[in-house]
Amino acid sequence: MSDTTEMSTVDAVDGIDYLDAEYADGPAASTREVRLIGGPPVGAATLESRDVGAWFGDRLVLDAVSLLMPAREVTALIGPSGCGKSTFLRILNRMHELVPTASLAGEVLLDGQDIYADGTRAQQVRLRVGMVFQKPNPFPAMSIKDNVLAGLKLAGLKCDDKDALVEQSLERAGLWREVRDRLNAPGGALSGGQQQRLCIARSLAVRPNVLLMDEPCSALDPTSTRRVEQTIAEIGHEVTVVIVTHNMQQAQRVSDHCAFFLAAENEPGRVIEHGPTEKIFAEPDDPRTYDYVNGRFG
Ligand SMILES: Nc1ncnc2c1ncn2[C@@H]1O[C@H](COP(=O)(O)OP(=O)(O)OP(=O)(O)O)[C@@H](O)[C@H]1O
Repeated sequence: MSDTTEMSTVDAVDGIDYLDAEYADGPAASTREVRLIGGPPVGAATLESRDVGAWFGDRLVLDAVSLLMPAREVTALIGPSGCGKSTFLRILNRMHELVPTASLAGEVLLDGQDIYADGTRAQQVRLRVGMVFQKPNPFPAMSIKDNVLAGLKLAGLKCDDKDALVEQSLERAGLWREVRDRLNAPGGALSGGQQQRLCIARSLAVRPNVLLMDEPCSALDPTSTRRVEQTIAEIGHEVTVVIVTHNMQQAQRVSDHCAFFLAAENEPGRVIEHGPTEKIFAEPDDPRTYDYVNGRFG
């Protein structure tokens, strides 16, 4: 998509195009490989934005964002409040279009294919590009096991061994050992940090290629934060992760690459600089990046 495009509110769950296909390619995530029937392709994918602009109504909030988010690596989006990080993240899995006044320009390529191409359904994209939110949002009355399987059910995917998928997803999210004896307990009975890892397990259960995380630790205590960061480091080798964080230490701990967003007064947000995390923090090219990562503003 190269021109500004008005977007309609997204359709409800609109089924799966590839219900009859079977995908068993890609690396095994653990010793017990589980085959999803009708699932999206397994394995990480490269995500790339080209010249992305975003509007709410006639207000341009993001301008010309071109960013490569490499497969099997963690990219952190950093920058002061209001510079468009969450908007950009939501563009990456077509959630931006859930806002009726929203529009955008540019392209978002998932392994080279434009996720906004004609005929590509938002639901299909969101299966491949999952999202974990700021506040853990498990279904509180639903069992831990059913929470993990919830995304699968919603998407109409089938799995030939649900117990194995639950174990594998919880294992990948770093929660299995803590909950394996109480899989039928309600998700709402877990601590905040455990709930967030349950949400990560739920996202991983549909085998996304990319996992987007919007300040996933901001509602958590320091211990839970470190545990979720450990989980991010572990899954970062299997899926592509893009994380929005205000916590500079966290960005340094979890990410391989960083993109610094900034919006000057009455201007849209732009990427000022991006590159390897080490460089962004140790010797950035732009003085504004230096000032931001050293806490001088924002
Ligand atoms: N639904 C919306 N309707 C209108 N304007 C919006 C909407 N969502 C965000 N905006 C505006 O878009 C701009 C970018 O917001 P966004 O939430 O993407 O920034 P951010 O960098 O993620 O901020 P924060 O770090 O505070 O979460 C802001 O000026 C915000 O007010």
